[in-house]
Amino acid sequence: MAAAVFHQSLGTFLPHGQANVASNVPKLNSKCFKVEIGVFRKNSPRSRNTSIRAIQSSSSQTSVVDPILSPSINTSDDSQKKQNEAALILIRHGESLWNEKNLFTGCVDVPLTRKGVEEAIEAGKRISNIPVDMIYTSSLIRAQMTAMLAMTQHRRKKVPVIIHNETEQARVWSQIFSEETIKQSIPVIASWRLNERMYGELQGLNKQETADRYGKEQVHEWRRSYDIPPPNGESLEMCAERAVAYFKDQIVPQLQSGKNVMIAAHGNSLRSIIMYLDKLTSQEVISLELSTGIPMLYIFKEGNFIRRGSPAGPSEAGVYAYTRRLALYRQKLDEMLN
Ligand SMILES: O=C(O)[C@@H](CO)OP(=O)(O)O
Repeated sequence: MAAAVFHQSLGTFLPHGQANVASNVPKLNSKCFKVEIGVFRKNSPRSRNTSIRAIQSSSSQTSVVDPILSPSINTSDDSQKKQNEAALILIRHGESLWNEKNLFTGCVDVPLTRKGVEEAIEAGKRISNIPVDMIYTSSLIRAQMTAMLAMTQHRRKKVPVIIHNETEQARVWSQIFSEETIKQSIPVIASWRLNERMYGELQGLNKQETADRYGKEQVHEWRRSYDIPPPNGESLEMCAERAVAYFKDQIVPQLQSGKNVMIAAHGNSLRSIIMYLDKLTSQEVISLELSTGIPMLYIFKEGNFIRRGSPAGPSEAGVYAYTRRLALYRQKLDEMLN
């Protein structure tokens, strides 16, 4: 019986036994206005010319990209090169039990509150017409819960499947034996590199009490400055060193190959990624605030990231006017499901 295991770098399932063969994946980075999730600088076309190499494709791979519905799929190699375009959804997890208690959380692994669960479901409705071929989350349960709950609302009804590549045994024991089931699955890859910034000795402390004790300015500096770490913790800069590196090395190649990606992560790991995508300065990022459970859409096209804000609802007309492919995707969902 044919079995397939997930090849992380290629972002696809490979027949068992070939999962280790294809490892040559290339590696690869005003004005302010307020949107629902924060303050952003306007896109600057000048700054978006990241040079990008195309991902090598393996003839033996079984693509997980929906062959019928994904707008990123093209039949000819030529048109693939010209039109490579993919959706990138970023979402901060819904409210956690420690957000509710106003505690510094960092890398402490706490679940969502009931309100956080509802936020994740609501976020899922807002992106339910946007294609998702791969999901990246942190290793923390609040981000994973958010991704999973959001996907329960997606109209395509593919099932998110957490990929276990931590050992050979984990990989073999989690293999899928049905091509059809693979096509109906979305791989979910968890990495600690997308975790919240490590808050050091502040983890578990109440934010208000900490401000009362050390002063508002000091606490604001620890929380929002770019390069000043909290005691024995990570600064945003240190967090960016791992989160943005992971984004460039692991996620950009998937976007280049036309896969639509959702990242469910954290206030600060996402701030560092948005700083990179929107070319924010270390001053501008200070005022970037992300709300819990609000999805934000970027279009990756010809090596550039075009920020499209947050879809207000599943049928917000504007979202589907962004690109012909998103409109087509939605139209095909309508035809298939109505
Ligand atoms: O406590 C944390 O881990 C983060 C996110 O909730 O807090 P802050 O907003 O202060 O960076």
